Amino acid sequence: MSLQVSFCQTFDNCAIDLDLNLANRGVTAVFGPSGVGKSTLLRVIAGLDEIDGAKVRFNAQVWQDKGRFLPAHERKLAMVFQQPSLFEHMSVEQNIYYARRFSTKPANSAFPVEDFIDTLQLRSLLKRAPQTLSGGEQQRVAIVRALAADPQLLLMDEPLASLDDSLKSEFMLTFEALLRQVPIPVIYVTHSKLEVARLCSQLVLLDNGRCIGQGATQQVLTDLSHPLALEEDAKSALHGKIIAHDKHHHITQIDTQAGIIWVSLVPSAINTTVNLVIKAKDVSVTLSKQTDSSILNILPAKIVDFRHAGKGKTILKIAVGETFLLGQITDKSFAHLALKKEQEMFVQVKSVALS
Ligand SMILES: Nc1ncnc2c1ncn2[C@@H]1O[C@H](COP(=O)(O)OP(=O)(O)OP(=O)(O)O)[C@@H](O)[C@H]1O
Repeated sequence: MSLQVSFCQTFDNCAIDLDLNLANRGVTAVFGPSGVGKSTLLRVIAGLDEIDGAKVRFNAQVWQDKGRFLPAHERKLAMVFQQPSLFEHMSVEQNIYYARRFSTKPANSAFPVEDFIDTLQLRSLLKRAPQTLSGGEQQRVAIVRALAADPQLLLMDEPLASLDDSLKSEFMLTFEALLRQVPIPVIYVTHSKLEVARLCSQLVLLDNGRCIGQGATQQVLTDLSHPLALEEDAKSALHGKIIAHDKHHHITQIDTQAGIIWVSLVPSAINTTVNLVIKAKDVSVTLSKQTDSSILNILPAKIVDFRHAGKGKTILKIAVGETFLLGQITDKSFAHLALKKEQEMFVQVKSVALS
């Protein structure tokens, strides 16, 4: 049971040739540079583009194949775009419940729209007109409105792209909580590695109209055969649970697959699950465990693989606990420490982002 999509489309300036089998649960990122075919893929899935020969199947339903083409409104999916485009003549509440009228499920169905309203902190805004809301608030309404129609599949095309960076980081924790609540698969198009690492459990990498990598996010992000891992802003992701707050020192302790990690104070309760993002350039290595370092996160580890990425930089794939992290060090340090595959050492994680 999954979402299967295959199509070939040639435009003047590019050819897109995709054959994908996407997970039918969790959030799947579709990531790649501009013009690789991400939005075209969403449009084919949504039934907004009818491309000859395309095949789209969602679980047992055939949405497009051999002369059959189910129009968009019969596909039981919802889309969230970069721009919220709410109905201006309706209140926030009317916008949300307008979509609910098209739902085939009863008002008290398992799809928890009222919970989504609370999670995205919209309750106090329900009577407001959309044009009186900030961009971030409008986008939160657009997301709940999409979910209120009880879709079986949610497509999101760069939903955070129109928000400025401070709004985005403020929104990320609540958005992450919402995506955990959503009981349907989400396909999430983005240019942002941070959003991929924070929000998405699966990752499809597109380049030049083709799929060049697919799998669990952390596995793809730390695969040194993909260009992503060798880029200047390479990142890895860690899943964890908050186990303690040290409010005096303004830090939070998180139990992750890599071990216990300290991060700046997170405004969430103990036992909340969170995704951490670790930049490769914030991860360094040391052959012996430092006891006089200012770095709080020092964990036993082993080098699994490495690549010289150019400009004097080496990227290390490092096994830590039950997972992998990327580390970026200079070629000079790599030679000086005589690092090699299978070498046991310690990773030092200087800083961890939650947003
Ligand atoms: N209707 C069309 N006519 C001609 N070319 C098109 C059409 N639709 C898409 N393209 C081309 O197909 C390619 C893929 O477009 P698409 O919008 O899917 O890319 P994208 O990965 O979503 O890009 P971005 O991240 O910039 O939104 C682009 O080169 C685009 O110019």
